[in-house]
Amino acid sequence: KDHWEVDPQELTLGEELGSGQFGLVLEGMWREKKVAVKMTREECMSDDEFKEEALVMTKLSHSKLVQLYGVCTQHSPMCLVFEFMENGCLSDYLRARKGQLSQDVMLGMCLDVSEGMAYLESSNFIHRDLAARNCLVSHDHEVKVSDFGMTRFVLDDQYTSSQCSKFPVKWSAPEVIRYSKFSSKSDVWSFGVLMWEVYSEGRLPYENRSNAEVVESLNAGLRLLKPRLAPDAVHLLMEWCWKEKPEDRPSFALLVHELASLSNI
Ligand SMILES: Cn1cc(-c2ccnc(-n3ncc4cc(C(C)(C)C)cc(F)c4c3=O)c2CO)cc(Nc2ccncn2)c1=O
Repeated sequence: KDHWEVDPQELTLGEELGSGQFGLVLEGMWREKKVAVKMTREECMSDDEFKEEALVMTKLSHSKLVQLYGVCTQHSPMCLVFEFMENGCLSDYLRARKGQLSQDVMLGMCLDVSEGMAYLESSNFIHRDLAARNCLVSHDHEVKVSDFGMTRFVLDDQYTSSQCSKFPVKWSAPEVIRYSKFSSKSDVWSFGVLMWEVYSEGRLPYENRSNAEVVESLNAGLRLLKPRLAPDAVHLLMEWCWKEKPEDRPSFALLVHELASLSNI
């Protein structure tokens, strides 16, 4: 048996944490650790390719990535056993704490995500859907990146093609919208929007504008405005992430350096 295989007998399942993109996510216990267990629904995810991909994901390990502990693939529905992040997704966390987050905490959240993303960048692993909703918060404001690379297993093409309603246009780089050209530099664009979300306390980017209107304004060179709480130096980093040409954007390694130097001021 592969050592990433979790024995279902060792799993205790509890309350529902939410019905994720692929199916049910339950709280649970595994080897005295609190875990989040994702039961994959057959019709939402292609099984086979997912198995070896899940094994790739078990090899990605970093303190700022939500850790996959193991998989149960010997029966259906397959389940993925993750480290448990008790404060749920970052977007809900920001909205619930409007007006209560200090400058240090907001900067620390951006730094946490940039560190996790710099690790994925160094592993040549593209997230494809980086946003505050796909980051999770553990105890005391620690933020980790979640569900990296999982978009490739979504069978719902409403989600995967940029012309459709569920595609995350507001977080997508121009080359992704136009040509589905994903790269770590398109993840950097999304990271710029995530920084905007953090300093906007979880507000929706381009609030009441449609995806089509957002595409038009981006093509006209318009960008999200500086959130009231964002220092100029952080807004400059956001705008750097939103350069039209991918090669003009910073790497995550450089963003970590810039954000770390801001947090030491
Ligand atoms: C690990 N983990 C996962 C979740 C959790 C629960 C429900 N749906 C999800 N989500 N959320 C988003 C999501 C997104 C995708 C894309 C392919 C990128 C679109 C693919 C997914 F598979 C998920 C998923 O499963 C998660 C995120 O994977 C919640 C936790 N914790 C808490 C704690 C308190 N309240 C709520 N959740 C937790 O610790």
